[in-house]
Amino acid sequence: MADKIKDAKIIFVVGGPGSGKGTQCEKVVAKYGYTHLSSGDLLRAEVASGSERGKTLQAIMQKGELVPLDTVLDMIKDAMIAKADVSKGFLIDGYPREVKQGEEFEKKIGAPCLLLYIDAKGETMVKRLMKRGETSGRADDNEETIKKRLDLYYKATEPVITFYTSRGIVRKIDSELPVDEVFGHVAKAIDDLK
Ligand SMILES: Nc1ncnc2c1ncn2[C@H]1C[C@H](O)[C@@H](COP(=O)(O)OP(=O)(O)OP(=O)(O)O)O1
Ligand SMILES: Nc1ncnc2c1ncn2[C@H]1C[C@H](O)[C@@H](COP(=O)(O)O)O1
Ligand SMILES: [Mg+2]
Repeated sequence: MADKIKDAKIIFVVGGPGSGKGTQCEKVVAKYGYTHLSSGDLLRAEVASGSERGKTLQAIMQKGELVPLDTVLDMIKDAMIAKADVSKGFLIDGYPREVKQGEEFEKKIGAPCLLLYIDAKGETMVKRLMKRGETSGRADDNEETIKKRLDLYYKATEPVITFYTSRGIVRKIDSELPVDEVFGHVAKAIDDLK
């Protein structure tokens, strides 16, 4: 595994629910051709498959809680292996959600060269998610679950930013700006890697 992805860049994309991670990842894919792997999307695909495991996952996600580390890490690892021969970069969106996830990822897969910290105010994230919920079909885009996801983000995921800041790989991106302006800063952070 380590061998197969040795030339690929690994970028963690971390930020609160609705901060704009997925939106920015799509634009990175369009400009740089990197592989976008969203842990939430992988989990939702498992739910959509109708499997027994998917049913268990859905119950957890509907409550705004985190699914077990091994489940999500195995999914990401399998998806990375599937793309290892062709991918020049991986955007790992929505992972790590807690410091332990980052540590386990590094043990089993490799080290990130950059963490894009997509930062928006709590009230902005709630507004965006409520709006997205009008059309997304996501079971967790409702007022009650959004509050739980936000609380969990501040409690469990913000320490991830502190952890990687000490490593010097965090770029904080102001996601209060219009999408294209946010992307300008994201692109600068990626270009600075070269
Ligand atoms: N800079 C922006 N300005 C205005 N709206 C934005 C901006 N970025 C994203 N949005 C919109 C698009 C979506 O409807 C919504 C949430 O964005 P999205 O990229 O899906 O967030 P996310 O991937 O961080 O959320 P989640 O963690 O729930 O998956 O906000
Ligand atoms: N990295 C993750 N660890 C545990 N649980 C996760 C992870 N990524 C997504 N999930 C679960 C819990 C989240 O509330 C939902 C939706 O994720 P999102 O990144 O908002 O699409 O999935
Ligand atoms: Mg997303």
